[in-house]
Amino acid sequence: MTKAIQIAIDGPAAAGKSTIAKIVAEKLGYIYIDTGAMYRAITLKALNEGINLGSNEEAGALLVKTEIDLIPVEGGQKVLLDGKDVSEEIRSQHVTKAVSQMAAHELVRKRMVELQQKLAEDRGVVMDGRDIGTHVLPGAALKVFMSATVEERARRRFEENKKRDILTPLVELQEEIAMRDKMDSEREVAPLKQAQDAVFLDTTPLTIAEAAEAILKLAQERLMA
Ligand SMILES: Nc1ncnc2c1ncn2[C@@H]1O[C@H](COP(=O)(O)OP(=O)(O)O)[C@@H](O)[C@H]1O
Ligand SMILES: Nc1ccn([C@@H]2O[C@H](COP(=O)(O)OP(=O)(O)O)[C@@H](O)[C@H]2O)c(=O)n1
Repeated sequence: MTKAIQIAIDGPAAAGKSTIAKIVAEKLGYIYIDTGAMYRAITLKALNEGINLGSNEEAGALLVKTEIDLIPVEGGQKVLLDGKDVSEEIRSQHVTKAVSQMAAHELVRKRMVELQQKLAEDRGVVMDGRDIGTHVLPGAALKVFMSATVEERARRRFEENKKRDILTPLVELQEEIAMRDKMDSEREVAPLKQAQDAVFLDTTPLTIAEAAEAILKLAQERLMA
């Protein structure tokens, strides 16, 4: 395979985007970029510094003095915030509950999109998020909008949390996921929505292997085109 393409995977919380994106990137020898991790990292810093999460200006000013790096490692990526590994910390409920408010700011999104586009320049890439097909990589050769029922997504996140000793009740997780989807879909700047030319994939009845296979098949078709 000589040609390399850009693959954009968007969808609501806990649909399986990052799990599948990692597998697809590994199979194709592409880099994987988890854009949600970048929004989580700046949210962690905002919480630590006590800035007003509702202020676009304060959020923008914070970003200017912040360095976020995504380092590819085996099986995924490491997230560095001002040089410190925060890969685990950014998954806490504390950050999860605040991230959609921070990600709604125009100044935050502008800077993140610039960084993401730079990371994807001239290479085979699988990038997952909420606005990748619509704003970050509008020319991506393959766009997938991945979803699953909110019940199934909450169940999956519950199982994942258990392995990390996070014991948030299922019903609370489902509420948090539904609230975040609503905020992400209703914000003014680059809301979560399916790009016109994206393929819709409902992963509710699929295993991880089946969902990855479906996307790899679409990628092969684009690579042959
Ligand atoms: N098709 C699937 N079937 C079962 N579990 C899945 C499937 N896809 C993902 N998962 C699990 O669901 C959880 C959430 O997936 P994740 O990739 O983090 O979602 P997202 O990146 O969309 O938030 C993970 O624990 C993952 O292993
Ligand atoms: N491209 C992106 C990626 C994430 N985000 C924001 O970041 C949050 C966390 O994204 P994530 O992908 O880590 O979330 P999970 O689906 O893994 O829970 C989302 O709920 C959005 O508010 C965004 O606005 N745009």
